[in-house]
Amino acid sequence: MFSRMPITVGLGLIADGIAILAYKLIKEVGDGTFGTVWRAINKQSGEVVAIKKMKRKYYSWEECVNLREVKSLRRMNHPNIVKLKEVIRENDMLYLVFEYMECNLYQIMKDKSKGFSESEIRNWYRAPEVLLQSSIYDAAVDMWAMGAIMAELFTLCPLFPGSSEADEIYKICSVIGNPNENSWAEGLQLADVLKYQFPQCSAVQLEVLIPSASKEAVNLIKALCSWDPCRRPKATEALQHPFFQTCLRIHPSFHSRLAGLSHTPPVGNKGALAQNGTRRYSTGPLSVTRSANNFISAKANGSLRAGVQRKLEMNEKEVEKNGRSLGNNLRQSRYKPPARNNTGYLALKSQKIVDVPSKMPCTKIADKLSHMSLDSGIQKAGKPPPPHETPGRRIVTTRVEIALMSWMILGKNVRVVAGD
Ligand SMILES: Nc1ncnc2c1ncn2[C@@H]1O[C@H](COP(=O)(O)OP(=O)(O)OP(=O)(O)O)[C@@H](O)[C@H]1O
Repeated sequence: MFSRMPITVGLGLIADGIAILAYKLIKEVGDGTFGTVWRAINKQSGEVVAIKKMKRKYYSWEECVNLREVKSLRRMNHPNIVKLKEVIRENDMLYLVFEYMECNLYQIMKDKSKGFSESEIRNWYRAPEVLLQSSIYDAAVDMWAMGAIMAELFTLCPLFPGSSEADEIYKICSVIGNPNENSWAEGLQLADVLKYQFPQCSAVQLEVLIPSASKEAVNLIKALCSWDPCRRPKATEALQHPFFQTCLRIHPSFHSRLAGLSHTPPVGNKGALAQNGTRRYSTGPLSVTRSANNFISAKANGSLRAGVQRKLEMNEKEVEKNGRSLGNNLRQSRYKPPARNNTGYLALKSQKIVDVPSKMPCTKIADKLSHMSLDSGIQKAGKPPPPHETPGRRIVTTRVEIALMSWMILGKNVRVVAGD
């Protein structure tokens, strides 16, 4: 009736017994697509944990251990990735016991009255939404997201605050200009297939949109938010950007990992995927300093474009699930508020669009943007037609990869959240 699964990383616990009763549930702290999360206390040790009670029933252990969340987290053993401490199945209900994370980035942002400083931005980071309509994509989608998040951390306002998929593309075009043969030929082909027409917009000056950002920061955001995924820097390349050359603190062990990245994945199979399936070229030592402009032109160079994109295939269930969550998401705008305080917790989710906190001073940017957009000649004939809706295909790289990437970049706590 009760059983516990051995967690090879972390606690090696196998036991049958009244496992869940070993915990006292204190309070519900969150609700996800697949489970409800409770703050709980281990009655024996007094340790505070987070228990995720899965919403559906699990009739066998096999089902439980095959969950991607469980499989991935069992392999993870890193101080910056939340630990799955225990898995308990009781009366066909599944409970995942995690270390408890006190804080999330949303709360921190909400509590701040002005943007983060650059040094803070170098260190803090929230999982993004990436709205790409391609069936083949890779970790570059996360780099796009990183650019958007960077901008948002400066302004406390989404860079591309789309209220729907079509609106999102419209907003992107409004900021970085519509793509053309030169900037993203594949994108045009893709749009063609979808019978979608990009709105015709000129790029606005990011320096004006994000006045508090340094030249280097703006340059990096531009590079990250390139239409063409091949032109976006990879995580390791981003680390070489001048923006990160100031007060970049990297653990010595990370240097050696980084040096060996072209041969050795950061950790686990997913890490290998993230590195292998994508455009790969060797990363120099972190001390390499380039000018911000050289950085962008280097990425634009054709020699960096070689590579294959990994097709992330999703099974029917995933498509259905993601479609459902996307449907819900599209009814919202941005920022979903999970609420906790303190530092050190980072919920990285690639599939979530969340609500705009009303407190955020977005009007300024919106104003600027609307003026600039008008001057830049955005077509005013209403919203562009929505691109073909294939939500299941839009889900970006796996959360494990995101966590790995974030770990590489930030060395900060990352919660890997994988619902199925
Ligand atoms: N280890 C944890 N410590 C503290 N709070 C947590 C922890 N894990 C999850 N939570 C809280 O519970 C919420 C729900 O988490 P859960 O993993 O079930 O779903 P999610 O990943 O946020 O959403 P979805 O599954 O829909 O993508 C989180 O947003 C967070 O607020």
